[in-house]
Amino acid sequence: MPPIAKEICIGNLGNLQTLPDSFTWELTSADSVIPPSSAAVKESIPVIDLSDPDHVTTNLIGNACHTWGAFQIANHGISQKLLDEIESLSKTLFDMPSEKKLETASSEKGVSGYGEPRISSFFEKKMWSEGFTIADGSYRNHFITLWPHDHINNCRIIEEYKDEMEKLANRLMSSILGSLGVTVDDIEWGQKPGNSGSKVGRGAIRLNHYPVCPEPERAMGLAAHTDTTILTILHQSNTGGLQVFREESGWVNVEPSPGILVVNIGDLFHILSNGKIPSVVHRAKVNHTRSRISIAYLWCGPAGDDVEIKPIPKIIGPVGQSLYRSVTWKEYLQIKYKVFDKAFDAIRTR
Ligand SMILES: O=C(O)CCC(=O)C(=O)O
Ligand SMILES: [Fe+2]
Repeated sequence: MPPIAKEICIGNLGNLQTLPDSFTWELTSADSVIPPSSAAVKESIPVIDLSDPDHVTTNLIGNACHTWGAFQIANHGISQKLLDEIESLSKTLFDMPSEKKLETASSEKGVSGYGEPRISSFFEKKMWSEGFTIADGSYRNHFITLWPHDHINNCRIIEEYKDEMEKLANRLMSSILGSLGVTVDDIEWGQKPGNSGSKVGRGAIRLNHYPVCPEPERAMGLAAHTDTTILTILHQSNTGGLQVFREESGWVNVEPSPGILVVNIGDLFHILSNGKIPSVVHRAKVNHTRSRISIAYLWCGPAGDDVEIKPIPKIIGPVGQSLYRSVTWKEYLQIKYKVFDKAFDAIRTR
């Protein structure tokens, strides 16, 4: 493979005046967001106020999950201070010179560190974004490299963010399960015999940066995908770019709003629900004048490498059929990174 010319290396994207061919996507009309004149454009994923009574939010969350596989939340208990802190940390990181960022590049095997979107290998064209993944404790060494004098405070922000997000993810999962008529206790988190169930860390954080782009309509920040999670909680800076896909509506913008978080159903929840709720297909577009930051908390529940995930028996019902076979998280991840958007077909039982 020819080496990537330095000027089109991730991290230098914001300095480019024209869109290099390797970043130019052939987008069709089906890829566009519905024009503003269309009635459907008014709809987007609902905002649900988590301070409402439980039975109300459970109902609304259930509807949103069935319809969209996604929803937004207000009054979720994550302080604005913490959201501002992690956003500002991300900005400082991505503002650093490319050489510095590349010192923290994810190694071939490790998942923590700086780099292109993981899904890049499935697409011919390059995406207009860079990211930093925090999946295990090795991010701390990267932070020492990036911030020799301020890594302690920045690690504190990450740990606090992970703790708060994990609590919120558990709460959301209970509500979503509630809307399906089951509880967390109905999930059989099986374990492959003989395995210790090593924990890979329940939640990862992905900091995403989408630099200003000379030709945003022909570029792609992050291509269409579903998340390989139970659910993902996303904080977006005040520049739009996130779009979700629904068969009936096409691509729909999810405009940012201060303090509002986006929740995406991931593939693992789709499996747990026996296909009752979809994992949402989403992507990120880029902007001509403004750069954008998003912070994704990718939550896999108690999914250590060897924990088995399968449709919840109570959801299947006594006469129903399981749509998917049981898979461990590790196995599903391998399937996903081999066949990408055909992963459900690979584990389907009928
Ligand atoms: O930047 C966004 O809005 C989407 C990010 C995303 O989908 C991801 O990190 O998986
Ligand atoms: Fe995503």
